Amino acid sequence: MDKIFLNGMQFYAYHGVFEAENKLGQIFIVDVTLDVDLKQAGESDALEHTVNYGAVYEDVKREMMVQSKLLEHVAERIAKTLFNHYNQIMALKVKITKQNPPIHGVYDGVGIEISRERQ
Ligand SMILES: Nc1nc2c(c(=O)[nH]1)N=C([C@H](O)[C@@H](O)CO)CN2
Repeated sequence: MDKIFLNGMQFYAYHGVFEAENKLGQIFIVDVTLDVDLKQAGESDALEHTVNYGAVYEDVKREMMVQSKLLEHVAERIAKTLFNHYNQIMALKVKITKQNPPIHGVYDGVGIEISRERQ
């Protein structure tokens, strides 16, 4: 299946199970991959025949600003919003990374990734 991707979107937000995370906030990196048939847009050269990734960015940003405890909950909200707004999306992946969570140690980041198909 063809893909549309938005990689490395950065948002300052307040998700976390610890009070300090909810108060101080931190940077979240979000990657979204959408399964969309891109053939019609490839032939017509018309934006209305595809999913506008600029509009998807705004949807992701809006959901990132709604506070949750778990990254799983944020990702699930993003997935539901995108399926609701864009009929062309057949399946998607949402990955959310915390680069500097309150976990002592050396690592690039921690996070979750979900894969969902249109029901
Ligand atoms: N599977 C998950 N595990 C944890 C999460 C989460 O969102 N999903 N969150 C936390 C804390 O908020 C983390 O940022 C610091 O420990 C812990 N584990």
